[in-house]
Amino acid sequence: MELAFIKCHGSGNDFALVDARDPALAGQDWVPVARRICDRAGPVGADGILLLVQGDKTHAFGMRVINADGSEPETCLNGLRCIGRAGLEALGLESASVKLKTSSAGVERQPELAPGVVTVRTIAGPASSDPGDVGLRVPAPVIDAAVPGLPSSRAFTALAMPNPHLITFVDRIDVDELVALGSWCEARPGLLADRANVSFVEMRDDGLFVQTFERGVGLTNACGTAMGGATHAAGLTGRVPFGQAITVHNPGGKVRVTAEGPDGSDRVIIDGNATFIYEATIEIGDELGPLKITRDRAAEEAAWRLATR
Ligand SMILES: N[C@@H](CCC[C@H](N)C(=O)O)C(=O)O
Repeated sequence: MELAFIKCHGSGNDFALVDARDPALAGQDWVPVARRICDRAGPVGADGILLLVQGDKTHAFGMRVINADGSEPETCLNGLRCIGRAGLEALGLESASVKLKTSSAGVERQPELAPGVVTVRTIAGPASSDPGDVGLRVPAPVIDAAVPGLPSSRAFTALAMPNPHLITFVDRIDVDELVALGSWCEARPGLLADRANVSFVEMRDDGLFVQTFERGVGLTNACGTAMGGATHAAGLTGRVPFGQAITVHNPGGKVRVTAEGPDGSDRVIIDGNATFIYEATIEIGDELGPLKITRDRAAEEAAWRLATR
């Protein structure tokens, strides 16, 4: 079968986006496709695949995301900017409510953050510290505290966005330490009902710098739910006031984030790029066929690179 897709990214968190409103494949049949497409040794390579799917009475469209390892998370906020752009463009809308696996989110077109950088706002949440929501088997919410049973003495904040996150503020990010802890979570320890995304966060003069080891993916350029979660955690711990828009840097670029806090139903609002790199088709059988680029969007990628220099 020939699959048409858009290679895209939000802050360097990259995806193959498929318009699956008229599904070519049934639900779980996407899993092996995602694994093959995401394989960095293959012709595409990505952190995940994004499926633009039909909405319902209250949602203009929906999003499914499948991680590189074939697991299907609750959401993906960098991916939602890309799906938001694709869905809004397809339907000729400026804003929409989007159906996610277990929740809803809003998407809105925004003025370009920099020349040529297509920009989308996502409005998502609520962020929850309830251990049951996070899938953390501890008796009480963990906010800036050590997690009993975790092989780290650092103080974490555990949040559901609604996907599970462990977030710690550090003086300086040690990538090896992040990878070791993220890998420990990937091994499905009893402490975690469904693994977790792990983020190390540095406070910066103009906001935060967040680096994430993603569940089902590994070390990423950026993770939108982690950047939203880190800003919410900064609010919960008094590091940044709730309701204030801040810049959140990541290895792949930056976004603007507002964690609304309890007065705004614990929503997080993120403005960032939704960059289309190219459009292509590929034959998907047991092996992937050659990649055929049908539309090059190099100018968008160049605009993004210029904006993040
Ligand atoms: N990159 C994402 C999160 C994708 C899902 C994550 N790997 C998980 O399994 O929870 C984002 O931008 O939020």
